[in-house]
Amino acid sequence: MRVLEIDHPLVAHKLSVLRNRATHSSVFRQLADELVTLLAYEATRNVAVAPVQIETPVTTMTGTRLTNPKPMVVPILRAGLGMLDGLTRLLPTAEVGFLGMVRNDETLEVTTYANRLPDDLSGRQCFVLDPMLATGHTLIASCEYLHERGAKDITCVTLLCAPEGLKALEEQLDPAIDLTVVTAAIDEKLDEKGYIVPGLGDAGDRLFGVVD
Ligand SMILES: O=P(O)(O)OC[C@H]1O[C@H](OP(=O)(O)OP(=O)(O)O)[C@H](O)[C@@H]1O
Ligand SMILES: O=c1cc[nH]c(=O)[nH]1
Ligand SMILES: [Mg+2]
Repeated sequence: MRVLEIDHPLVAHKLSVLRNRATHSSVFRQLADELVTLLAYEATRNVAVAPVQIETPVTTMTGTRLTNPKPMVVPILRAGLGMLDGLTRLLPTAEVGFLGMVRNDETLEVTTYANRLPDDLSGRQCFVLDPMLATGHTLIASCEYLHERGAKDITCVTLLCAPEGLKALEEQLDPAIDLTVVTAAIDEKLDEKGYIVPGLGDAGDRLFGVVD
C-alpha cells in the first residue's frame, strides 16, 4: 500500500477553509470539488495510456491517449458524491459506479445500502472517492467489493486520513490488492466517537447540510 500526502500551498489553504466550522455547505462543496481536482492530478499519474497517430497543422506525429478499459470511478455515498465532479472533470471518459455505505455511530461498523458496480472489474483501474479515512472500515469494505469483482489496482482519493485507519488498512487489506491512498492531510488521531482530530466534522453533513 502506498500513501501520498500532497504537500502544496493551494491544498493546504483550501483544506484550512474546509475545516473551519464557519464554512457553510455551499462553500464546503466548492472547496471539496477544487481539492479533489488538485489531488486527482497526482492520483491519476499512472492512468493507462497508449500511442496514437495524430496530424498537427504542421505534420504527423505519434501522440498519447488514454487506453481502454476505461477507468472506473466509485464515489462512496453520501460524502463521496461531493468529490465526483472533481475527478471526472479530469477523467471525462471514466465509467462511474456507486457504493452507499454508512457507519453506525456507536459500533463504527459499516453497512452497505447501495451497490451499483459492474460484475466484472478485472483489469480496470479503480478510483474510490471518500473524503474521510477514519477507522478504515469503509475503505476496507469498499476495496473488498471491488476485489471480489476482479479489481486489483485501486487508488483511493481522500481529503483526510487518520493514522489508525491507515494502520488498519496495512493490517487487514488483502495483499493481492494494489492500493494507493492520495490525501490532502494525515491528521493527528481519532476521538472516542471515531471522528478525525482535528478533522472537519462529518463530511456528509458538512457537504449536504443535513444532520443525520
Ligand atoms: O473510515 P471510517 O471509520 O469507515 O469512516 C469514514 C466514513 O465515515 C463517513 O461516512 P458516514 O458513515 O458518516 O456516511 P455519510 O458519508 O453518508 O455521512 C465518511 O464519509 C466515510 O465514508
Ligand atoms: O471525522 C470523520 C470520521 C468519519 N466520517 C466523517 O465524516 N468524519
Ligand atoms: Mg455521516
